Amino acid sequence: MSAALHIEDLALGYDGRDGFKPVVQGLSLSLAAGQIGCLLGPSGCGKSTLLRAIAGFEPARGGQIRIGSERVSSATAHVPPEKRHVGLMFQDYALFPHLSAAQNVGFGLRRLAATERTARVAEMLALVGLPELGHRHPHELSGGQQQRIALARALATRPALLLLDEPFSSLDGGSRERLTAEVRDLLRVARQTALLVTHNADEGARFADFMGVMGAGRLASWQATRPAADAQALAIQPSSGSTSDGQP
Ligand SMILES: Nc1ncnc2c1ncn2[C@@H]1O[C@H](COP(=O)(O)OP(=O)(O)OP(=O)(O)O)[C@@H](O)[C@H]1O
Repeated sequence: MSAALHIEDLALGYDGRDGFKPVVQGLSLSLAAGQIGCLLGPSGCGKSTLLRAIAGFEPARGGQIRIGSERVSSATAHVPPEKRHVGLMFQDYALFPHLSAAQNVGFGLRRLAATERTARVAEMLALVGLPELGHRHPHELSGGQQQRIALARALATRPALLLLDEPFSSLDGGSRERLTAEVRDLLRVARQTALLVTHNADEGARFADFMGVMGAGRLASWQATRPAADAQALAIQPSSGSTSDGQP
């Protein structure tokens, strides 16, 4: 069976005035379906560049990225972002301010019939615990509520892979911890394969089954955050603190 995400010997970089600048080199990692990975590393080491490449916004300069059985990036192949079935919860990928929460959640569902779209939006709002707030605009929501809506929008299209780039960084202590735990439980219940970038090692360890540390564009380590059997089980079951309320 192919991995949900498989990255092999990946090279990434940017063309600048002084020529090509390598950012990521020789990077390999895999996630099985339902597993959650986390990447840590100092500022500028290439974490966001890697997520953007997986999403299809940066080309691979060498190696390959596979999502499921499809090779989506290599030096010679590039599947466009909208055909990758990847959900995004990025710091700089905010909600559309002129749309209501429900319209934001339904944004990627425009090809569905209206009744189906309405039902899916309601299901997603309930999943993130905000069934009553679909009519509100982003500026009428707290930071944590906005992040829940962003998560609902990212999951609405049933992505094969969810990418989260510092999704909780704008929140403070208590609400950040609460939302981190809630989102982790939601992803596990939904058996959602996901890759998270964070600066916070404790948050990463609590959130993910596998954690990698990047340095100078390379992956210095990629390890299970708990014994392998547990990691597999945890990836496909809700944690003990969750209830059935959030089930999709
Ligand atoms: N569009 C771009 N053009 C040229 N260089 C870029 C571009 N985007 C990022 N870089 C450079 O690539 C390197 C990696 O940046 P990236 O944003 O991937 O790092 P990061 O690990 O996510 O950092 P942070 O933790 O601060 O978000 C940095 O040196 C950055 O300056």
